Amino acid sequence: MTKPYESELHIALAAVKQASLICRSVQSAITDEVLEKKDKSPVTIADFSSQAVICRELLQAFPADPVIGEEDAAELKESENQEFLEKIVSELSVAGIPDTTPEQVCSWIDHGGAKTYSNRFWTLDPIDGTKGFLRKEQYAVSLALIVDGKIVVGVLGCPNLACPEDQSVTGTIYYAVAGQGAFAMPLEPDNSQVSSPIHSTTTQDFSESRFCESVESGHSSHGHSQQIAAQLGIEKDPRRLDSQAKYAIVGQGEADIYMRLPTRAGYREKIWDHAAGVLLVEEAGGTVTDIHGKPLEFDQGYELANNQGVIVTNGLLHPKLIQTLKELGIS
Ligand SMILES: Nc1ncnc2c1ncn2[C@@H]1O[C@H](COP(=O)(O)OS(=O)(=O)O)[C@@H](OP(=O)(O)O)[C@H]1O
Ligand SMILES: [Mg+2]
Ligand SMILES: [Mg+2]
Ligand SMILES: [Mg+2]
Repeated sequence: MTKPYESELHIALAAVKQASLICRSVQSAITDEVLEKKDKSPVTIADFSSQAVICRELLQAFPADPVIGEEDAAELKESENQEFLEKIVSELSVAGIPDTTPEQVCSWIDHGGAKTYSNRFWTLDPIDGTKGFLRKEQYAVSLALIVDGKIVVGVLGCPNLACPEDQSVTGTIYYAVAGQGAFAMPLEPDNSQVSSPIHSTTTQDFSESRFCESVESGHSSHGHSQQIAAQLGIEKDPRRLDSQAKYAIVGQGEADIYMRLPTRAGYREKIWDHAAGVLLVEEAGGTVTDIHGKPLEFDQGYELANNQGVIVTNGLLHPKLIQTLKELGIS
């Protein structure tokens, strides 16, 4: 008997793996190939290549499923970016997808351009933590399937994160299916037999806990997290790392808490920045809410329109942390 979402998981793992390997090869050779988006954030040939290969796989396997992805090909179609687009075509060719045209690549990328909610869709962040990617630090390829507003499959490729079972191996793929647990396996070699379950910690005492947060203080208020840490008696230094790798770190018990505290009231988190990570932590035994303690609502379109910030813990530390945010006037 097949397990629920077995074929979706299989395709998602293959797609995220292929994209992660492309990102890894681009990162090792990276020069100055960066475009600036309208919101001034960076995007690289690796972001676009990753979105193209994952959408290509999803289109082949599940043609009826919309994909709400971060990127679109609008800027790539501008004549001044023709050379940039050619580089994406040649990355795909190196990765074993030869004889594609620039038009074909743009149409794969734009397959990830859905922005509205439907009862079954994928959400994709082809590189989460692009700034970390450019610093040659942590980043993640993130893909999740959402059905009736619930995250049912989550896959996170973390090419620069050590494997929990064997720290000498760099590059890990994490995955979770609702109700089936959370797992980690080496990005290479290709062998899902070697996957092992991951679990969040059982820490109950804040003085023994460690939290992680964004590197960029523009994405999460470091001032507020310091204030909370002081109030709760958290003594260990925070671990700062980019991307949803933070969810992986909590899921595998290397940190007890991940705080993402709004830097401005109006910002709404994007679903692709969280979906895969949320399922991973929940299936590893942890808890995820917004700063008010409300569950994240993945049925509101491409943003978490009804939520502010994100709080991730091993579960045991959650109620006190939410209460402290309120007492300090942060939530
Ligand atoms: N103001 C604000 N608040 C919260 N989040 C924001 C904000 N601006 C951008 N973003 C999103 O942050 C994503 C990267 O988050 P990280 O936690 O990886 O940040 S950091 O790089 O570690 O500092 C980043 O994802 P990528 O663009 O995929 O890298 C953005 O979607
Ligand atoms: Mg992101
Ligand atoms: Mg991104
Ligand atoms: Mg981005």
